[in-house]
Amino acid sequence: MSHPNEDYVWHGDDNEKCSSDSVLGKSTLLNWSLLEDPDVLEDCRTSLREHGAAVVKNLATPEGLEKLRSEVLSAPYNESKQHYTPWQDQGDPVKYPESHPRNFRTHSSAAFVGRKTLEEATTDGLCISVYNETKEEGRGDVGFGANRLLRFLSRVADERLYQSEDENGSVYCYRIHSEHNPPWHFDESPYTAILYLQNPEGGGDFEYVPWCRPTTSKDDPAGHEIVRRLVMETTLPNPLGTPGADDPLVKRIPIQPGSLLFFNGAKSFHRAAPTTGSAPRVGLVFTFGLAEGFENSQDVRSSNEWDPRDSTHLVSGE
Ligand SMILES: O=C(O)CCC(=O)C(=O)O
Ligand SMILES: [Fe+2]
Repeated sequence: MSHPNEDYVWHGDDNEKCSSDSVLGKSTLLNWSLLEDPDVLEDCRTSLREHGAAVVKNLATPEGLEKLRSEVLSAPYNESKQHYTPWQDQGDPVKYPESHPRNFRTHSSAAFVGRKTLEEATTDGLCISVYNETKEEGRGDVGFGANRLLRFLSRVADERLYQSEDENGSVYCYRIHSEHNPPWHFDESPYTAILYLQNPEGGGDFEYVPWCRPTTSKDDPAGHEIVRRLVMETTLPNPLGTPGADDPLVKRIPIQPGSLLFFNGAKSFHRAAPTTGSAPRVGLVFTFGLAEGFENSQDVRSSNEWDPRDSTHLVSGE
C-alpha cells in the first residue's frame, strides 16, 4: 500500500550513515549517527511542522531491534482495562453537562510494561538505556548536551525538551493485542517518541489528527470538537468497526519495527489503530516535558496502570 505521508519520511541510505557506530555494547542498539545527521534533522523538523509527525526510519540496528524486542517481550505486562475520557480522566461534570464531549468516556484496553519493570525486572536494562543514553565523550556532563536522543528531539521540536520524571509513564512499553481497544486520546506529556519494535499481522497504523488542539487545556473547544467528531458521532462502518477511522481529518502512518516516530501528543489527537492476528503490536514509548520535573497527573496514572506490579491482570512475559 502506498503511504499518503511517504514524501516526508526520510529516504536516506541508512547503512552508509551508521558506519561510524561500530563499537560493541549498548551503543550499537541504535544507529546513533542518524541523530547527528543534518539532513535527517531538517527532514524531521519540516515533517513535524507540516504533517504533525516525524519519522526516523531504521533508527534501531537489526541486532538492537532484536535485543530490545526480546527484552520487552520477556517482561511481565499489565492488561489494563479502563473506562475514561480522551483526556485520560473521568471528565468534568462540574463544568460540563453529562452529554458534553468532555464527559464522554469509552472502554479502552491495552497492555503495558512500565518504567520500573523495564529498569528492575530486565537483565540488561536495554530499553531504559536508550532513553538515558549519553555519548561517550559527554559522560559526566549532565542532561541535554550529552543525551543524543534528547538533543535531537529538542532540535526537531524547536524547543528545549526535558526527560519526564514520571516513575512509570516516562518510558514504557505499549502492547496491543487483537482483542484490545486502544483509545483515541490526548497525551498529557507534551512530546512523545515511539520506537516501534514489532508489527501485528494486520492493522495497527499510528492514526492522528495533526495539531488539532492549539492549547493543552482540557477546556480548549477544539479538543471538544475533535472528540465529538471522531469518537462520539462517527458510526460509519469500516473494516475494523472502529470510530473515526474513515474521517478525512485522520492521517495514518504505517508503523515499522526499528523506526522512531515523534509528535506532539498533547496537541495532536491520536491512537494506535486496532490490530488483527496473534502477534502483538509493540512500541517503546518515551515521553518528554517542556520543563524540568514533568510528571503525569494522578488521573493519567490511574487511567493507564503502567506498572505491572500495580496490576490485577498481570501476565508473565513470553
Ligand atoms: O503506539 C502508538 O502508536 C501510540 C501510543 C500512544 O499514544 C501512547 O502511548 O500514549
Ligand atoms: Fe498517546
